[in-house]
Amino acid sequence: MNREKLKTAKRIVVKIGTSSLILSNGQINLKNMDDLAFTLSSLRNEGYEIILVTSGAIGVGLNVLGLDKRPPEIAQQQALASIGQVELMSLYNHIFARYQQKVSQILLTNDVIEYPESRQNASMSLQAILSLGIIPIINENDAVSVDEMDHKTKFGDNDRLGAIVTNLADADLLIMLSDIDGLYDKNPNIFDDAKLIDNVSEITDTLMKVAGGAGSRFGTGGMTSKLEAAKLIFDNDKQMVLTNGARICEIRDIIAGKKKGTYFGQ
Ligand SMILES: Nc1ncnc2c1ncn2[C@@H]1O[C@H](COP(=O)(O)OP(=O)(O)O)[C@@H](O)[C@H]1O
Ligand SMILES: N[C@@H](CCC(=O)OP(=O)(O)O)C(=O)O
Repeated sequence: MNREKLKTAKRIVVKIGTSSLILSNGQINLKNMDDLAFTLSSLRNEGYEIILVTSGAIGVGLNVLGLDKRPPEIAQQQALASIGQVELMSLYNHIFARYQQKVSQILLTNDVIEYPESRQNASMSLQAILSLGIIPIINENDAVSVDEMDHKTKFGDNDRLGAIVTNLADADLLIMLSDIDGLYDKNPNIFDDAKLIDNVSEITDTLMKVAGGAGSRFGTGGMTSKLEAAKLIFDNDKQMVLTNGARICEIRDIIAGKKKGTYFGQ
């Protein structure tokens, strides 16, 4: 278990959660989006291959329509995601353009990943986009994905999607940006004396018990879904760092092997 392997990462997936994209007042977190575009574009210029997995379609949809909470009906949530995804990509397109970085969009559903032919096709498409020097921006196709018994096309959450994309792209590292500095030994929302965990080499049942739900009203999975994603990372011999989306420039320290956030690796 050491961070030395981080220094060799060349293909990097960065996952950003809704809590880092939407402020608590429902407005867009332009600072984080701009820091993200600057950091990822400059890394791209230096020769890293970067893939961005973004949440925020529903959060931005709420912002566009001036609503303050998710509607309970699935069709309404899907409509919001459909509206928000366009605005989210428009924002990314403009902000990345400031740094002369071109972006593309991929919207995935779980069935694409499960069927070998469509999985292979998605992987080749991703490879072609990367070889053009473009940063692909990936989200779930929320407007159409469903969670039916015999037709499960939802991923569940974007933490899982981040891990799936890391494997699909055979990337060297997943950097997960949230609204917290990393994994704590207790839910920091409840315990003031919670301590940041530096390294995790295995996802044990004891560890799963320290993970609680989402901290913001816009986030979905909370820490539990991040640890589930970490399991997928370990199953495929990949590595992951969970860190704070409010300090995106620290991505540079992370790939230099410095002690930032929580490292999941062996
Ligand atoms: N053990 C823990 N360590 C860190 N955060 C935790 C823990 N248990 C619960 N959380 C909560 O998980 C939140 C991050 O998940 P979430 O709100 O879904 O963010 P995102 O939108 O980035 O996916 C944190 O803000 C924190 O409140
Ligand atoms: N695909 C959804 C995000 C789902 C999700 O997992 O959100 P988050 O917990 O903020 O990463 C959206 O774009 O709104």
